[in-house]
Amino acid sequence: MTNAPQLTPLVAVTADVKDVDNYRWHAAAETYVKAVTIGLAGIPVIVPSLGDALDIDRLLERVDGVLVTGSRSNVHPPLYGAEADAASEPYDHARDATTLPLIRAAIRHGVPLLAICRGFQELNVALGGTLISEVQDLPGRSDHRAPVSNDQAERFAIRQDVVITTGGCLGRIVDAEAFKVNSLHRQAVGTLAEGLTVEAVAPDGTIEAVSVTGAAGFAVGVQWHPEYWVATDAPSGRLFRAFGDAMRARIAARGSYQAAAE
Ligand SMILES: N[C@@H](CCC(=O)NCCCC(=O)O)C(=O)O
Repeated sequence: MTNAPQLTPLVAVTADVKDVDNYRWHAAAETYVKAVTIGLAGIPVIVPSLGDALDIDRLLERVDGVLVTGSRSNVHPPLYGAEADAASEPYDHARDATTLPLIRAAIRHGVPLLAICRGFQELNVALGGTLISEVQDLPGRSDHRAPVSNDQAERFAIRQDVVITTGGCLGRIVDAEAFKVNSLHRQAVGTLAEGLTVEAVAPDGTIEAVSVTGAAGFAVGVQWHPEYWVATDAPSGRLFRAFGDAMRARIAARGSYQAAAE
């Protein structure tokens, strides 16, 4: 996929904080940054989780979209009124302090937003919703965790059904009523935030995708991982292309580009 240079979206990609070799790193998994290049011909820019030291409003003036990534860490339960406990670890407080205000600001400014897995959960928490933990242990729920394997392709295998909400924005994007996705999560939406619309559910009722109700632009969250098979899985590719199209439309509408000389 190629596009005119002036319509190449700059995409803010959220970072996890990791302590390795006596250094603190702010990192994003390669699958997310590659999906920005492969899936929408954009330029990923990893945004460090610096919390209130990050001028989010100025950042959002300079980027064309926000991709909130997945992570093995969990949102700190007190952020949605629950008790922290060892079972909910690991946490990433610096990431929480960055992504929650970033999500709210992106929605406020109408910056296209795609939230994946933990990012989907952060979207719900950022707007006032809650999460449930160890969903596989709850009555009537299935196991949404990754298959036990050292092979990432096996862990991210596409295997779980989701049913799309009829007439929703996600259905228009993926042009399907039901399809299979991968699933690598222990937590799930508990109370859905006001201002979110359910776009897909799993057979056990777990909310699998949402959109921001009445959002000025593209604002979608999915519990699964479209980034992983973006090049080969049709719904994944369509979702990333729609994200890219929304960013390009916003660039054009903002007139923030000078047509390059032919
Ligand atoms: N930690 C949360 C969110 C899950 C998530 O984002 N998973 C992505 C990483 C998957 C992996 O490599 O294990 C939860 O568990 O619900």
